[in-house]
Amino acid sequence: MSVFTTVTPDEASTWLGQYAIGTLVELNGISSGIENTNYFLTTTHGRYVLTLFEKLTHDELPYFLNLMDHLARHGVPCPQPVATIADSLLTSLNGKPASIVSCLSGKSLETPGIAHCAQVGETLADIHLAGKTFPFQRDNPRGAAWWKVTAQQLMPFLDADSAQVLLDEVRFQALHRLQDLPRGVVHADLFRDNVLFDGERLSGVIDFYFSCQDVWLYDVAISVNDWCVSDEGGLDEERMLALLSAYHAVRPFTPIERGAWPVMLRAAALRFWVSRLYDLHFPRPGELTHAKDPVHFERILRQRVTAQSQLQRVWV
Ligand SMILES: Nc1ncnc2c1ncn2[C@@H]1O[C@H](COP(=O)(O)OP(=O)(O)OP(=O)(O)O)[C@@H](O)[C@H]1O
Ligand SMILES: N[C@@H](CCO)C(=O)O
Repeated sequence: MSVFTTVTPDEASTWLGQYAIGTLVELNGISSGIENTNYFLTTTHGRYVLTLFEKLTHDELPYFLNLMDHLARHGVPCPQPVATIADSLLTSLNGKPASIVSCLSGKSLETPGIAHCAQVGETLADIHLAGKTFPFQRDNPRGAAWWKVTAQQLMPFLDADSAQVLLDEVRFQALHRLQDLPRGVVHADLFRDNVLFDGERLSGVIDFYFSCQDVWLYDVAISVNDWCVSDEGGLDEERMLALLSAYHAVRPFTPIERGAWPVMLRAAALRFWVSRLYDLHFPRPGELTHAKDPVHFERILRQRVTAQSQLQRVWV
């Protein structure tokens, strides 16, 4: 269960005094999620989500909370942070930075269909466009510099073949960073578990805590690698076309983005292979969590590398 920091009903009741959202009715730990402690918080005014941030600091958090506030104001279905009476989106609880956001309806899907993928593509493009007027900046902490350093730390844990694939990909990406691709705010973790559906309708995007400024196409590739993956790590063409077409209808891809697509799919696979390996081999002390399988993304990366070299053989 992913409650790293326990909050008792008494502690929550006292803490709630700084908000104007009524008094505590119920507090329930949320078992999914691997980064933060989350509780469903019901008060006399309604239902909310209380998050205690386990790694992110008071200095880092205003970016994410302000971003959710900005996107929600622009009509993106995402949690709306709740301000305290003193007008702060961020407080502290049991020694951790903490926030309250609105609770969205719906639940995440494990096996999305074409119509779900289309809504994800459309919403991702909406996030990118609405993010254009977001005034704050944050570099990607899990970008090229991070995966280069982390790959070295992981070497002792990998067999020779996987180690070679990892080093080759880090090198490949260093040679192919396409700096002139359109960029702006990205979600950077728009996986199936971070999108809620109420019936067939996309009801919310959650977990903006990897958001930053990066290449928009990279964000699309992160989503496609999860939403459109087939059992063997390949891509389901129908779901991918649905996601890409719906995105393109809102924010048309540029010619340079079309050329960069295979490289971005590889970059997106590399990023999550490395983070899953890191979380597996360097767990936080006392962590009791759902470790995610790194091999899944190793398989995806190998598949994307092969697919790109097959494409190149067709083109030459
Ligand atoms: N605003 C919200 N409305 C409804 N449910 C939410 C909301 N925020 C979080 N949840 C629920 O809590 C679960 C865990 O949240 P989240 O994915 O943000 O966890 P995390 O540990 O912060 O992130 P990660 O996905 O990186 O593990 C979600 O799967 C969802 O069920
Ligand atoms: N979405 C990530 C975990 C949280 O960032 C993964 O599946 O590895």
